[in-house]
Amino acid sequence: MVKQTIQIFARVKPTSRKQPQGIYSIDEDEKAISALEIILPRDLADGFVNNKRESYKFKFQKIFDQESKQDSIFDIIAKPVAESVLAGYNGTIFAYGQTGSGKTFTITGGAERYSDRGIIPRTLSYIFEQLQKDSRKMYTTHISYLEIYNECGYDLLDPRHEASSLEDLPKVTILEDPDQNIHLKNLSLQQAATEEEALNLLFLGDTNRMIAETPMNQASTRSHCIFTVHISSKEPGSAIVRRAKLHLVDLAGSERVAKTGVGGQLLTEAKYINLSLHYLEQVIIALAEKHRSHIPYRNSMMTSVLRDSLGGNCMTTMIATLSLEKRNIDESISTCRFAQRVALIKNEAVLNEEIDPRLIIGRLKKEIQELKDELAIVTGEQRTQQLSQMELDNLEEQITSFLEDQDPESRLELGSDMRKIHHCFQFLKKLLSERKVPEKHETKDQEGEMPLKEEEYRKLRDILRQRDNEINILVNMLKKEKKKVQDIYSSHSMSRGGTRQSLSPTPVYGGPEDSLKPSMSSISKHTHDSSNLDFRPGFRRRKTGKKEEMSLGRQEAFEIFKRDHADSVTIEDNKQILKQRFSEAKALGENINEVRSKIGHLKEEINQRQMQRVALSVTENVVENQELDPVEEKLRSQMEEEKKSYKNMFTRLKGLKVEIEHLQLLMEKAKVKLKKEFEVWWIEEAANLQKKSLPENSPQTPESHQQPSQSHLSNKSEMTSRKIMPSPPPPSRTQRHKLKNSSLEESYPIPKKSPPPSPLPSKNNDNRSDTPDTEESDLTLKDKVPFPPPPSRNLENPLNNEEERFLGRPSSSIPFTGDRQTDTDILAFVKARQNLLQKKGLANH
Ligand SMILES: Nc1ncnc2c1ncn2[C@@H]1O[C@H](COP(=O)(O)OP(=O)(O)OP(=O)(O)O)[C@@H](O)[C@H]1O
Repeated sequence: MVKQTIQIFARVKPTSRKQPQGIYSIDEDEKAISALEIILPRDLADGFVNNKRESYKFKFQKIFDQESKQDSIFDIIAKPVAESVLAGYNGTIFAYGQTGSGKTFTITGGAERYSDRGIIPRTLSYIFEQLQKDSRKMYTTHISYLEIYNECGYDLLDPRHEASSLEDLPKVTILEDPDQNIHLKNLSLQQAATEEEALNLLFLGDTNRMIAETPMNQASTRSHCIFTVHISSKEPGSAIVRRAKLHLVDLAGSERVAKTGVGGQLLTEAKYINLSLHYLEQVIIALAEKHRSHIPYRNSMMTSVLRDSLGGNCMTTMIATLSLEKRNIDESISTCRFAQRVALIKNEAVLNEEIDPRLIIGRLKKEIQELKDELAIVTGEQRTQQLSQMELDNLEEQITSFLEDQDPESRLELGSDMRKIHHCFQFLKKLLSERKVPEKHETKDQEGEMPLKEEEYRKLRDILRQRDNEINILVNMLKKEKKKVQDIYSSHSMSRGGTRQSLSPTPVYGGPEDSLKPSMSSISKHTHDSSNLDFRPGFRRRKTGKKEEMSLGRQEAFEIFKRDHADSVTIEDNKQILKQRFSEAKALGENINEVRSKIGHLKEEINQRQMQRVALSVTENVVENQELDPVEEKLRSQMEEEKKSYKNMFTRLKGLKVEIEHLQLLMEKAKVKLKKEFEVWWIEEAANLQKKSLPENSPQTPESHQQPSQSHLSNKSEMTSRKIMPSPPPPSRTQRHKLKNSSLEESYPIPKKSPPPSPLPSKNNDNRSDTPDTEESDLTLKDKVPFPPPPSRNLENPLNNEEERFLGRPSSSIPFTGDRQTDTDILAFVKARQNLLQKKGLANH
């Protein structure tokens, strides 16, 4: 048992603006414990002068300042916890802090750079690396990913991938057994045999979380997320299984309701969140009290799930994330106070060992049988029933393989069943008599050669039988492989829809550690277009979903949206890095092959050299020179060098593989986010457009939104509108709220260039003029929208003049494709842009 208090660490988020000096200081000198001093500025709170100039001091195991990188966070905080989980103890790391203070960044990581990987991906990497190294045990790893939002649990690893809102995800409920153990009903446990599979699950969960997020629920801010790695291990032959869980927890923002300034639905949420964090605090206070017997775990789902992690069987670590800007000082102080209380909690972690019931049952069954056999012999009890044909066949097979077994120690286990013993003797007698037959008829054959001796004859027959067996095994294997390939092929062709997963089993690099082969072959396939990321099974199905159907006009709008989105730079950067990594991996693969063949040649040369020496000693009848041959020595050291470089290159290749996969997943995530943001913007703009298209005197009831037949749009465009907006949502209040609330804005990066972009130069908008947009803003609307060339004059204009007038543009300014739906989409898009321009006061330019 390991008794330990919860370890507390603090991490200070880098600030974008330059901070006034002296808000906080870190003192590292106090006996391996760091102290954080927060100094309350004099002018805190809206001009109210704080004459006291108070300062608060908090102690932590370590404080990570603004410059700290993700790798040191992993090394110092997460690695020791991962190690104890590998040893069989439960572990928990949770991040606590106000919104935007860096909880998600610390736990999961940033979505831009590979080096920004957070604790979860790094821990997975570390765990699988350790599991691979340890061949003494058999390990099984499972992953679960739970989101708790408004006291309801949701399974983020829902394999159906069809969630478009949280409610679509399976609801997870808590069950408690009589021993007060918590069970989570409906939370799927997905097996992950490799790091890659585990990372795919993490990204699947994150994507589900992002997709299910609605404007009303900014998931990362308002929900708690618990990513759990379940590891079980067993030594071969042993019945003892060790099970350990590692919870990596990203809690909801801890700010107080009053500060968030929210109302309505958001207030309800905030209450829930605050309530669950309040219950967390209650649990922590109760645990810190020495003689308290009742700990109120059951008050909230989060405390129930984390019951073991808080004052129970677990090694727990807390990371207090701090955004030490002036306006956040009070929240930072309350986060630190919370951490100080947490630090008082003592946990008692024990090895979670249990005996595998299946193994025990097997063992007991065998023992029972042996005892029964012994009893039968002792009591003289005889079985009278005849052995069945199947039993006889089995017995004969057993005898044959016993006779064929070359091992002198092998035994024929017949138990105490006399019927079997009798049959065994009979069978042996039969075999013996059959074998004697040729001996009796031993004569010279036609060529006059001596017939084969019985011994030789037996040997040849054995060899023949062995060969027969081998052939049968090979034929079976071949059949199985063929079937597998067919199955894979048919499942791939069924689920294809643009999938480009490599089915070819052709090895790319070969070599001793060929676990990389299939993945690297898929890497080389993707080298041609690294932006197409459809190869991940988790994401593939989503790609084929109905959401992907975009009309041409909408597609065009999306292209522009994408181009002007703030994230496009990151996507483009990552694409370039990915390309570089691909070519590096390719080049490394080629080098590895070269080095391998060099090693092969050197080995051959050494062998030849040795053979020559032996031959020389035989022909010249001299005793073989025991001294080392200098040439051979040189060859050997060359070979060692090559092996070293082979190993280095291979390690690098493995690292590259992980990096490439991570980058691909990051890009996939960015793409999903982009699409989602586009959808929100598109629906909003289309709804605005439709609203405007209604006659001014018609009442704007919600129903009228859904009856576009009253609008000025043609029938076809009504259908388009319906398709785009099955039920127009209310205008995104949250987005506006987010823009107002800068801390929220930080936590969920809103495209810096608000899409769609303003194509015109702005005199009023000084902020925009110094952004990189200036160059683009000189373009006209027509220049900027990459519309197809205008149709010939004979082509019928899809809209009538009234519609033209309604949309307020000269009929010749927009070229049309001739396709009614596409043109409607184009018009909708142009109109939306105009709306935006109007909003910004740029419409007349
Ligand atoms: N240590 C850091 N280095 C660089 N960027 C950071 C760091 N910590 C946070 N950020 C950035 O700050 C922003 C907010 O961080 P993050 O989303 O992790 O906050 P959070 O505490 O999880 O917020 P929420 O409660 O909304 O989930 C993100 O853009 C993130 O990339």
